[in-house]
Amino acid sequence: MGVKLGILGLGTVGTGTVQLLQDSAGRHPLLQEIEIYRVGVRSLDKPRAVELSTEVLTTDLESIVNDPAVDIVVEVMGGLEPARSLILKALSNGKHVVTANKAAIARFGAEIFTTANQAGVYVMLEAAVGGGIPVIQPLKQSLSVNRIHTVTGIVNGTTNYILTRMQTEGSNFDDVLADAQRLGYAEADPTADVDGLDAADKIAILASLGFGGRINLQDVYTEGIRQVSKTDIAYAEKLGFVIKLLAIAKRDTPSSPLSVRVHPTLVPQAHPLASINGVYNAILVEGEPIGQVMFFGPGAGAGATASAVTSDILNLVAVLKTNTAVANPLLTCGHQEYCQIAPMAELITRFYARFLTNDQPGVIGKLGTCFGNYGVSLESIVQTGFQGELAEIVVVTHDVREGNFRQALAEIRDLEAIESIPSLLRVL
Ligand SMILES: NC(=O)C1=CN([C@@H]2O[C@H](COP(=O)(O)OP(=O)(O)OC[C@H]3O[C@@H](n4cnc5c(N)ncnc54)[C@H](OP(=O)(O)O)[C@@H]3O)[C@@H](O)[C@H]2O)C=CC1
Ligand SMILES: N[C@@H](CC=O)C(=O)O
Ligand code: NA
Repeated sequence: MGVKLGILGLGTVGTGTVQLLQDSAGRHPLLQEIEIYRVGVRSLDKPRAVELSTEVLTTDLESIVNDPAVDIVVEVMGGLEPARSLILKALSNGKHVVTANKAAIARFGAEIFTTANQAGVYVMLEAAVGGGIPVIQPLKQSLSVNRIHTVTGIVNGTTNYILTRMQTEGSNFDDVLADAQRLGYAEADPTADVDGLDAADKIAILASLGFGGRINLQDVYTEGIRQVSKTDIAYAEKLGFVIKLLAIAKRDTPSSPLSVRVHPTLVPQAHPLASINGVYNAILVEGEPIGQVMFFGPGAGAGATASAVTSDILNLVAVLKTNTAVANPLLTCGHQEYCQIAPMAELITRFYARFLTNDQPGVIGKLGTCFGNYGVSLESIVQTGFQGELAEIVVVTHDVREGNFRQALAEIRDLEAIESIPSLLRVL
């Protein structure tokens, strides 16, 4: 007897998944065991890129998760509600769930995994981070014996696509965002991409897997790419960097708190993450004894994401076929404790800052004095040119405690010669 899927959503990812399932020749033979039994959508009148019989399509998503015939629910509708309630209902009804919904997992992971464990079913989420890149399963299984100390990722395809085109073509933010939406990379509300929220959801999930505890999403420091200007991209390039939206989870020692953050970052051009362009994502995992391992691939888009969703489905088909009664601890999530997260003021990092100043003698000296007062040592300080009447000064610091740097900036803002500080970015 075939394994029956109830798919919630037939947008970019749902359509890619149905296409993959309907084109099984030459792929894994287990695909032939799968039946697309029901597909839930919002509108029955929308034209669809896939052919499905009228009995399969429905707008009644509750009926899918309550249908005793459905073995696996594939949630690719996105959003928080009704996705959360439908996932919980499916799990309570004893169905395994595959989801691509990082927003729901990052917020409701605790109740979702608790419900799954109680019901003795699995929640699979490979597509939720890094699109098609296998990273969830490797962290859960292949790397699980390592002591992870750092996870650094480019985990949002839309913003990497935007930053790459701004850098290589000097394109306008709004035009490139519209292209990312047209290509199916962006979230239904692209604010989630642009403001770093999607990357925050993803690093919360990766940190939880890598560091073995729950992450409170409110503790994840989040900055998006709206303030990244063409001017900074050009200065960064001159200084030997590219600007990337990085998601970072790091623990200095096994007993110290975690730092979990998302922000645009100047990445040295020789760093492996500097050459990850367009919709591609990469996740660099560092631990002991593995050293460094990097996962790279397409981070968004129909085909790539469908690959991850369908591989999760296939794993569950294998579970159902072998009738494994005991929950596999390498597939379940049993975290109970929350990780302790370090405040940003304690972060040790380098900074890049751009100042617009009145063209007076001694401004550079005054900046240097203020930084010196708080123990901020400078790697470089250059007057790069003029913007109208105002002189432009770019500073790169050595490693500094973020709290000290902010105190120095507060003093600098009060200097009469300082007109504004248009950019402030961290440096990897
Ligand atoms: N796009 C991508 O590259 C990636 C997306 N994801 C995640 O995958 C999920 C889906 O994304 P994507 O495919 O891009 O989203 P889309 O907006 O393209 O598709 C959403 C689908 O869900 C249906 N839907 C949404 N809300 C409801 C509702 N309340 N009732 C019934 N049907 C509903 C829509 O129906 P209708 O068609 O009738 O409007 C549509 O078919 C999201 O969680 C996203 O974060 C993860 C990795 C990559
Ligand atoms: N909007 C997301 C889609 C994949 O998760 C992105 O751009 O990365
Ligand atoms: Na993935």
